[in-house]
Amino acid sequence: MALTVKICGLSTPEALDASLESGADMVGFVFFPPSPRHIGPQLARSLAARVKGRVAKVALTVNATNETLAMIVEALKPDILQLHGKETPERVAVIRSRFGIPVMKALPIGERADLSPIREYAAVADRLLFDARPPETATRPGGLGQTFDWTLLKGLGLKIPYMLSGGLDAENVAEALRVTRAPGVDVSSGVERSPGIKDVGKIRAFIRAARAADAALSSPPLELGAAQAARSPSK
Ligand SMILES: O=C(O)c1ccccc1N[C@@H]1O[C@H](COP(=O)(O)O)[C@@H](O)[C@H]1O
Repeated sequence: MALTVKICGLSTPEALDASLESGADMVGFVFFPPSPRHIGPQLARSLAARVKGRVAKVALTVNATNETLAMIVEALKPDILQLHGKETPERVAVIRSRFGIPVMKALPIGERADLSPIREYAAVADRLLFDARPPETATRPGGLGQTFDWTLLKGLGLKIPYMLSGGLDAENVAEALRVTRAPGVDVSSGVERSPGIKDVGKIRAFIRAARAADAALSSPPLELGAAQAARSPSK
């Protein structure tokens, strides 16, 4: 399966177009007023119109009420709802059934104990997203450009798709994929000049680096190719 690449926190036509042209699979929009990437319904509508169904639109929310979610769904018409707050498994199930839209639940990871809720959430969400656990003092639960110990995700054996996020950029995404073998990656801060200001060059470089790393990990090692050639020499 090809790697799923998501560019999150988009708020301008330029950054959105660069993500689409460079081959992102998902584009994310933040609906959380304390975030420097927050967008309102009017901007959401105009950005959504540019996507034209080419890739999946993801609406990122944090502990949103049904009323707020309804407003976002009406404006963005998202393909996926990313729940990045403290939504319980019960709340995830309610949102999924009420809005009829696939749900991606973000889980904060800082230590091995943080893996224990995975089972419960995997039973109610369509996809999981692992992000760095934010510090107690943080003003938002994500989008902080912080990495975590990727080795914690080794051998997860999850039955639903998941994404790795938290402090990824064009320089570290290959190593993150080598360690975790995650089927998807998500980035926000790592493709920005400053918080909330996307850099189209960094967006392109991130997608290029993620695709190259995925291709390298998916291709058979050179020795195997040589051994196969020796077993069946061309006539
Ligand atoms: O981007 C935000 O401002 C944000 C706010 C609230 C919750 C999550 C947020 N972003 C998501 O956090 C992860 C990691 O982002 P980063 O690459 O470390 O900046 C990612 O899923 C963002 O979409």
